Amino acid sequence: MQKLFDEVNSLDKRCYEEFSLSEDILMEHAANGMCEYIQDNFEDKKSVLIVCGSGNNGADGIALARLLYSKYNVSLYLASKPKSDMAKLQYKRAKALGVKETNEVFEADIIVDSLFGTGLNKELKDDAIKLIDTLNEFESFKISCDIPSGVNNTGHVSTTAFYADLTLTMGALKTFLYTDNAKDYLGKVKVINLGVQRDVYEVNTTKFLLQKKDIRLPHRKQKNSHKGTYGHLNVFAGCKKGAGIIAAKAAFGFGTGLVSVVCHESLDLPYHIMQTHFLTKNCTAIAIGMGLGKYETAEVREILRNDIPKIIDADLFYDEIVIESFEKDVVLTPHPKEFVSLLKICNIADITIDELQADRFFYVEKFCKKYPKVVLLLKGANVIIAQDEYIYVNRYGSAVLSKGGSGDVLAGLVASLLAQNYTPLDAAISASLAHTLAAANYKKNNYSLIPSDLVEEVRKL
Ligand SMILES: NC(=O)C1=CN([C@@H]2O[C@H](COP(=O)(O)OP(=O)(O)OC[C@H]3O[C@@H](n4cnc5c(N)ncnc54)[C@H](O)[C@@H]3O)[C@@H](O)[C@H]2O)[C@@H](O)CC1
Ligand SMILES: Nc1ncnc2c1ncn2[C@@H]1O[C@H](COP(=O)(O)OP(=O)(O)O)[C@@H](O)[C@H]1O
Ligand SMILES: [K+]
Repeated sequence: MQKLFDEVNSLDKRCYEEFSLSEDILMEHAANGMCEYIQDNFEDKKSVLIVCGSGNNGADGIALARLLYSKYNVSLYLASKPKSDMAKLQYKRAKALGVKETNEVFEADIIVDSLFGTGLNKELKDDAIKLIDTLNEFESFKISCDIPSGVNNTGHVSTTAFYADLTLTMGALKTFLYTDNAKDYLGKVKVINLGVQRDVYEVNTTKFLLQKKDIRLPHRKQKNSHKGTYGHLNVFAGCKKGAGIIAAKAAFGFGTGLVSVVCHESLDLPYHIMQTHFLTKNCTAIAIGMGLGKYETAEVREILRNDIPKIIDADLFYDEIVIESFEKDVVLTPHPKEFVSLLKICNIADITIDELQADRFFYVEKFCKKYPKVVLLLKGANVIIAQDEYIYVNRYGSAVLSKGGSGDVLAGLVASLLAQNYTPLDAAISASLAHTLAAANYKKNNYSLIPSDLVEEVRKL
């Protein structure tokens, strides 16, 4: 996993105070990192348009213009006059060299967006919106310096933002780069070291970006085993039975030894999935909520109160009975609409889905502060998995998953690992990675995936 930081100003400050580095040295490394990327990936003499704002993000861009000068065909576009001390200094240096300035933006081979970085502190004005929209129309290779201009330090996107092919971010990864709203603008992300190696620049954190290698698949080490060794999952099926059946199939394909669907009506199940009317005696995990609809309250209450590890999904997020499970081993997997309902039920916030999406990390933290034992998996374009003060982000999902049934597969995967004795946090992390990496392995196209394809891909991981 890679570390995430809500802000990096304090990390810059630590470089000045503890390592006696200066702002100038840090900025030189920022610009040099961008210069190296361009030199490694683009031939000499390519045209580079660097679009700069008045602060230190702009200063990074002006320093880059100096470093690229003579090897590349560099043009500097100053959207506003250099205002910060560093921007003025970098401008003086670039001018002394004779770096070319342009009054109009154009479709260069490469465009570098150095308009706004972490200092964006209000909504964009019309001229900035017009400029960013114009740049977005160009077919150039687009690089954002630090963060795409228009994305602010909570990950909120202003009226518009720069669509980068690549974001070269300074020093360390920022949490807010991984909100759902910022996802379309980032492109690839690379970190540029600022005068010290990244692990020196970074300090301790409780927030992490998951990597592919963080997945722990349920490989079987024990030779002397039987089906009971790998758990018995009970999936509750309610009025929309399909949801439970999809989850059951996903769980079986992900290694659970025995899977039963609990339903009072008779079901048409594949032969390897069993049906039961009540919780089985040897049950090692429960999945409940998906397609549950109206269910006997007393029965649900009894299930939520038992000590068997559980994954809770969907319909139960609209019923305050769900709170009964919060002191137990439990994974909650709401999508944004369900999480908004959960926040209301729990008296944490009464907000709209848009308000949640504009500040996903904030509300996840609020929830986990109140219920530190719960593992929360908030679905979305970037999935947030959290417990207590720890936060893990899975960025591997894509629009291929925007389909009914995708969440039921995820619930089945989490349940499968819970049944196989993973801790709730480990189950949520590995199941979420399996879900998104399997989706990424589906190569036909990005629209035709159905739940059984996803389960098939999970089985091939
Ligand atoms: N030690 C440092 O301070 C370092 C800073 N670095 C760069 O500095 C950036 C931060 O620089 P700053 O704090 O100067 O901030 P920015 O350059 O990101 O933006 C601040 C400037 O934009 C203006 N502004 C903010 N919101 C606006 C809006 N909506 N419309 C119009 N103007 C607006 C402000 O008045 C200010 O002039 C980082 O993102 C990074 O690129 C890097 O060079 C690394 C080292
Ligand atoms: N654009 C996207 N990018 C990444 N993941 C996505 C995207 N759209 C949907 N997903 C994922 O697909 C799943 C959808 O779950 P959900 O909405 O509960 O579906 P259902 O209840 O129909 O099964 C979640 O895991 C979500 O994170
Ligand atoms: K920028």
